[in-house]
Amino acid sequence: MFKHPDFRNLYVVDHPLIQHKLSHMRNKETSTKSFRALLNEISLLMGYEITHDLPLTSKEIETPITTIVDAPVLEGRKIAVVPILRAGQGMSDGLLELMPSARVGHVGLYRDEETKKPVEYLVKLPEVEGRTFIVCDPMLATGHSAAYACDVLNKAGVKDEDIRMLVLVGAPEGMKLFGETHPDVKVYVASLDSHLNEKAYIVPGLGDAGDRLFGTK
Ligand SMILES: O=P(O)(O)OC[C@H]1O[C@H](OP(=O)(O)OP(=O)(O)O)[C@H](O)[C@@H]1O
Ligand SMILES: O=c1cc[nH]c(=O)[nH]1
Ligand SMILES: [Mg+2]
Repeated sequence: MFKHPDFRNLYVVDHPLIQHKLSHMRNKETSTKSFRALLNEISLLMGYEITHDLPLTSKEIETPITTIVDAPVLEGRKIAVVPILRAGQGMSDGLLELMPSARVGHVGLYRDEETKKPVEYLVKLPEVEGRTFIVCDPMLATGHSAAYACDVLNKAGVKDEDIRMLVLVGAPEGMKLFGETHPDVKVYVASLDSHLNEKAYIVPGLGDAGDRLFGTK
């Protein structure tokens, strides 16, 4: 993983396994079944990387041999995973395999085809006090959906410092906007792609992540 030189708080998770799987996801011949499995696998791998600095607490445990008074454990209840529906759910499943005790919030948004702005249809969050929030969405294109989801968390009382954004493919245009609106949210991407096309799709990208994940087009 490396810090991107052009954007404050952008990290590129460039592990070869992730890059290999992402290339398969980009391929338009990849089936819905494989696309879903690959997104799940990448989310596990990225999840491992982006949680490297989560705080540990300790508890006493008995091994078959002796007692460890301060065995390190994660406070799973202190973590909330928040998929931006629909496509974000393809990433949250993998994250929850890693952190089964994490709480789950949902932010449902779709991008209006004309305005390219997100339209909200669902917000349901766990108690925010003392939690680290991992917001996930495979695509950060114009950045409006990611920024909107973080606005929702801010309004619920979550500070930007307590949010991290897990993204598969980002665009520079969206990263610029997101960095201006939520400069203290760390964003982790598998790839920062070239640019947006006239329909605000990421180039080269992988198409519509939600449709490819759920087989809706
Ligand atoms: O950065 P932006 O320009 O806001 O675009 C990115 C958003 O668009 C896609 O969702 P979409 O609106 O297609 O909804 P879906 O997940 O239901 O397919 C994607 O999953 C992001 O949420
Ligand atoms: O390239 C893009 C842009 C927005 N949403 C997607 O699913 N893909
Ligand atoms: Mg979509």
